[in-house]
Amino acid sequence: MDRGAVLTHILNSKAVSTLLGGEPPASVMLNNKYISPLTSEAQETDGSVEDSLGSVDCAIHTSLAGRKKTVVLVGPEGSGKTTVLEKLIVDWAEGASLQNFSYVFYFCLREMNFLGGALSLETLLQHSNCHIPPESVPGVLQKPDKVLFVFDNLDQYRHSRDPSVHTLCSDPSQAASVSCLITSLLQGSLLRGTSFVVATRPTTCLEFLSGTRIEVLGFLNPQREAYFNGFFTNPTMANTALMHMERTLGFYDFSTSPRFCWTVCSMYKSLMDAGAELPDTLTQLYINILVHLIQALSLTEACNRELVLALGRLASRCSLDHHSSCTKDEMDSFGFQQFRTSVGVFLQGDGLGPDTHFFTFHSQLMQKFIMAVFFFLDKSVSGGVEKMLEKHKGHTKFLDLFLSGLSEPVQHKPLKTLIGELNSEQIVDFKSWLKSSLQAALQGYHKDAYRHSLCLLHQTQNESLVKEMVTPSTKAGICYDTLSLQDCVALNYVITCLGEIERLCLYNVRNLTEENAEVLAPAMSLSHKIILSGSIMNNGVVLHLASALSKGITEELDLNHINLGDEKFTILCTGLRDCKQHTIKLSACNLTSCEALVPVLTSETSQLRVLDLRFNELGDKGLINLCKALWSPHCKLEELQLQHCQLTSVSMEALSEALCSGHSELRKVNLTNNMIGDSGVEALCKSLRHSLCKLQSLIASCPDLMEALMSEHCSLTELDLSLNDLGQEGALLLCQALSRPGCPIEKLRLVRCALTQSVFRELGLVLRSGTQLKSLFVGINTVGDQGVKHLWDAVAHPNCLLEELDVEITQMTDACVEDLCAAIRASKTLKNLEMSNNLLTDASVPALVKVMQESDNMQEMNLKYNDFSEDVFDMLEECNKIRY
Ligand SMILES: Nc1ncnc2c1ncn2[C@@H]1O[C@H](COP(=O)(O)OP(=O)(O)OP(=O)(O)O)[C@@H](O)[C@H]1O
Repeated sequence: MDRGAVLTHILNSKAVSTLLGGEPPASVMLNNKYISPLTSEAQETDGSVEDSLGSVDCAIHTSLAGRKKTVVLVGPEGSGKTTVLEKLIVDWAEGASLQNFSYVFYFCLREMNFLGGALSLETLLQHSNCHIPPESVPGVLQKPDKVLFVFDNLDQYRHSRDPSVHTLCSDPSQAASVSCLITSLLQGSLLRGTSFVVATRPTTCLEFLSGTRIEVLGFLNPQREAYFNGFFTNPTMANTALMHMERTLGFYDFSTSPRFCWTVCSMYKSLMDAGAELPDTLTQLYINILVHLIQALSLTEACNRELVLALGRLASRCSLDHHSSCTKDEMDSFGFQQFRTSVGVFLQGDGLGPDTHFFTFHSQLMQKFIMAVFFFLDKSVSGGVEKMLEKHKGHTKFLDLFLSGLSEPVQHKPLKTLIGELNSEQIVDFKSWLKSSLQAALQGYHKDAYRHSLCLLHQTQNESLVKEMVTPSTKAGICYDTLSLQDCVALNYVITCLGEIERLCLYNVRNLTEENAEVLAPAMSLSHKIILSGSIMNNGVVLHLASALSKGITEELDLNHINLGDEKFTILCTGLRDCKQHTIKLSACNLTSCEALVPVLTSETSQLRVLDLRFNELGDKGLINLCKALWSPHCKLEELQLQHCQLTSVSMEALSEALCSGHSELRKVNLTNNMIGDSGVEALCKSLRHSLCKLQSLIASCPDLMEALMSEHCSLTELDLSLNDLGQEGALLLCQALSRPGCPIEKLRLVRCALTQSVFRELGLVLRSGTQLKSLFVGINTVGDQGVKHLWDAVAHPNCLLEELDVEITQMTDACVEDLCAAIRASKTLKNLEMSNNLLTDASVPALVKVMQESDNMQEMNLKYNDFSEDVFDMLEECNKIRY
């Protein structure tokens, strides 16, 4: 076996580079441009899975050294399969690897489609691998374990490999069809013990092939960087090109394809050499490519147009019949006769030279792009864009993106000068379709449609269209649970066009990468409110967020339920100084220290007014730190949510002192579910009595607070003591405090406080006494009609200012309805009554409907979950102020 002959055969290949087809593997290797593509995992097809991230080359070597004799390389078009295979053979021939094999045979199965008749394996080997001397073939075949067969392009092999349709052969000298020989080899009946490497696109069914499966991922960012550095001799150019590609195209899946990288590098180089602008979108890239290819053919404008039309017919046919190729006869019918010598730049042939039988596009993307151009070019296309997209359903990925880009005159201008005017009617038709589908998607709730519409807008690069379509009524901040880089680019583009946005909703994003955050940073800066709750963030993401916040207009930031921890929180705080946030929600963020917040709150320009720190294990140390900020004249904090923060009386002392310092602007503090105990309460009560304390709303589960209400300095307007067993004594004490002349409480919640009828009687007296109470919530206290009657009587009293009353689940029956109606009629202030979950029946309905209809004040009465039958639904329906 002559390894030298193999080397010469491969490395002296006459194949030439084309912009869309790529650089022949031999040239890649000879020019030292080979970079091993990546594989994400190696999987055993028999079910057991083995993870491995690394180079495809290593994965093949490892597999061939192991037990399995067959390796199946699966990767999309242009992912580098052929190049890997040829490199493998060259390395073997040079003695660098796979030395356990004495013979390696390469077959391009696409080229074997038309190898007709019957022939033996021996003849096949001589026919296809002419570097083997005929006399050595029998010797080769006697040592199957020393032989490696390399089968490329399995997806393009048109004959059956189903063992049941062939009579498998076992004798290398026996003549059979080529498909039978290939099947017999792969099935192990012929040359048992031989090894195989088979390459295919994922489109092929691998049913009859077992072995180690290696997914070819292609190039990720580091390989792309290496590739660009190898392609451009000038490092500055390489860097410019790479950065540009990563920002404008690197977010598409197909950017991992080495062939795509080759096309981009070649195109970019040509544009850079000519001093031209690099493309901003995928559509612009393909316009550049098409212009470049057509210009190189030097045809007339009419011929250019005819060629594109012929390509368009071919592209449509390939897409419609779910084939990627067309026969020579079909090609003629599409109008390719005069372009036989020119089509090579767009198409690849199945077979060689004049024997070519099938043609297929080098690149699926180019096929889609040509279809889009064809739509705007061909006057015979009828039925409009909707019909066309419907016709190609399932194969339209990227088609509408290209159509969007091409529909813009600024973008299609370079093409127009080469192939003539596009069909203006089709453009108008497309634009109207685009607007209506954008409108539907942007106002709808379908996340994928929403995202796609942003991508369509991105392709148009039309700022005024963005402003027209994305209005405040469209949900410009629709939520994302997963976020591709492509989504980020489109979203950022749209928000940048808008100049600013009310809400950017990014909650529960599981894959918020540093790269995504970097792309989205400008959009974040332009958002008044950013919701990131529940998303997963690493330090890098937080850094970009902090930087965006420090430069931007964000006033409200929702980071609830993000596992920030103190480290990331410290990074975030660097961006919060001197910025405009007035509300920051940090509930359940795994924070234990508030140290980093102090400089934020005390910064001269701090605007922070509302801080939600619920469900963080701050402990006393955390709150004591925070209290330091409250002493600062710059701290503008007005509301502090501190539920479930593991606070004890120790920090209450500090809080109380800060509240009385005269500097604190705090108006509202929620301390429920802490362990502040009696001494903590005492400390707080002290501050409530203090004349410098500005607190208006204190929510805590501590009945003793009522004592503080007796102080003439107390300025609390809101009090929530729900879910506390106040006891008769506590509740009566409270009523006493409420009746104090000048008591400022306007809103009182005593839901589920085990209140008794006597407490209701006292509350009735309080309401009649001329108190400020406007809202009273006393639901879930089972006092029955007799208890609630005290409230109805009070509501009817002219001193009572109550506007809102909640008596849900108090066991009211029909017996109370007369008093209730009288109260509504007499009250000049009552607007809302919450009476759900009581025992009212149909008998009460006529009176309730009547009183609600007649009342000018009443806005809503909730009667849900009472004992009504369907018979009264019509009657209830008559009054739209009643909910039932
Ligand atoms: N490892 C590599 N290093 C550098 N360039 C590569 C590499 N692999 C592929 N390329 C470039 O990408 C082009 C396409 O690669 P190749 O033909 O190997 O892909 P493929 O997966 O076999 O494609 P298809 O599925 O269309 O047959 C090559 O012509 C070359 O320009």
